[in-house]
This record gives sequence, C-alpha cells and structure tokens, in this order.
Amino acid sequence: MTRPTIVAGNWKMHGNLGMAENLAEAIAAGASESKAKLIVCPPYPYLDAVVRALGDSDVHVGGQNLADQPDSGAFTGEVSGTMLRDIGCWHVIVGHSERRSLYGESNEQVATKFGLARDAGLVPILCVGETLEEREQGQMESVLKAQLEAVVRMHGVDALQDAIVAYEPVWAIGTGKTASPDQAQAAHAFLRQQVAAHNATIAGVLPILYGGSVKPGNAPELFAQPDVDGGLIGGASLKSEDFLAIAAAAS
Ligand SMILES: O=C(CO)COP(=O)(O)O
Repeated sequence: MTRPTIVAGNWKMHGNLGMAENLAEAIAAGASESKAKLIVCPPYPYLDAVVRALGDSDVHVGGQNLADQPDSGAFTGEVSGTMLRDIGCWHVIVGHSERRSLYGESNEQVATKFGLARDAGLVPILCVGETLEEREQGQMESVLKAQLEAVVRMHGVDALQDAIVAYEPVWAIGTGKTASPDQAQAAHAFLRQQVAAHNATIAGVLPILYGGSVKPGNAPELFAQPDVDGGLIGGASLKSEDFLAIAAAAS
C-alpha cells in the first residue's frame, strides 16, 4: 500500500514577520524539487503572511494548536479550527508534547481538538510520544496506545482516515538525541499495528511521521524505515536549506 511522504515544519514560537515571510518564500522556491508533500506550521500571527508568501506553491500551511471549543465564542486568547481553515490552513498540529507537558493537555482534550480540527475541514497531525522515564520503565507502548486510543475511543477509527500521526519521543525533541532508525521503526510499527487492530486498510494508508532532532544528516536513514513516512521537523525547519535538504531525503 502506498502512503504519501510528508515533511512538516513546526516553527514553534520562533522568528518574526520578516523571517517568516523569507523562510516561506525560500521554501516555496525550492518546493518543486521535492517529491514529498511539504507543510509549514508558523506561529499564529504569521499564518496569513505565510499563506500569502507561499502563493500558489504546493506547500501547505498548518496551525500549531487549536481551541478545544468549536467555531467562535467567549474564549479569550483561543483560535478555532474554523478560523485556521478560514485563513488558508489545511492542517493543524494537535497534542504536541510541549502542549501536553507545559499546558497540561490531557489525552481527552487532545482527542477533542482532533475531532474539532476534522470538523473544521483540517487534517490533524496527531503527536504522540513517550518521555525518557516512560521509555526506561518499559512504558513506551502503553503510553503510545493510550494517546492513540483516546482519539479512536472518542471519534472511531474512521477519524484516522484523513489524518497524520507523528511519533515524537519527548527525549529526542530539541535535544540533538535522535531515535535510532530501529527505535523509530519499532514505535511506528507498533502504532500502525494498533490502528490495524481496528482497521487494517486505514492503518495501511495512515502516514506516520517521525519527529525529534531530525537533521539533513540523519533524515535519510530514518526515512528509509518502512513505517516512517516522513518527518515533523522543529529546529531544522527554521532554515530553508536544511528543511529542503530533509525534504529531499524523503523523496
Ligand atoms: O518537536 C518537534 C517537532 O514538532 C521536533 O523538534 P526538533 O526537531 O527541534 O527536535
């Protein structure tokens, strides 16, 4: 079964308007070389400028988060999936480990956001991953299962049909410590098996990206793993040359 190869950049809370526009323009200029589908996720205030800077390139834009409330209402400081779709986003990251750990998002809250993203017409990028402590205590599989199953329980496995999963081991995020290709493959295969237990067809076409200190140097061996369908890139997505080099590794 064929799955799309996807390389997504999570810019996190970095940059300024000029940097966001320049980065988007440089990525748009190099995107036609890439066989992988490219997505960039800038901070909220720069989304509109990045959508414009990308013009009619094939690069899609995503939010980094969305409200756990539908459409609109008295929710100061929040941004709904409908608003993201309205300004030209096609994707949104849900359940990034920084949201889970720094802002206390539970598996259920992440699952709620996942459903609202889909309702708004966005393709959610569901992040899952274990901490170092959980891995060392042999809990990797149970953590991944709980994070994934919260979504399936709330929305059914069909909700994974137009979705992306990103395996991001917390210990590899921003640490320079990448999962080995074998470690990534084992986690990705486990996640795919979990989905297959509900529906093998959906599992077969579900893109599962790896995230955590991906760089141009380590991307080829990670992306060569059979269940690794691309990457969710943090630090290296802030330099167009690095992001495009990673994209080339996924082609
Ligand atoms: O958190 C990440 C992407 O969402 C990964 O970040 P780094 O690539 O900086 O480790």
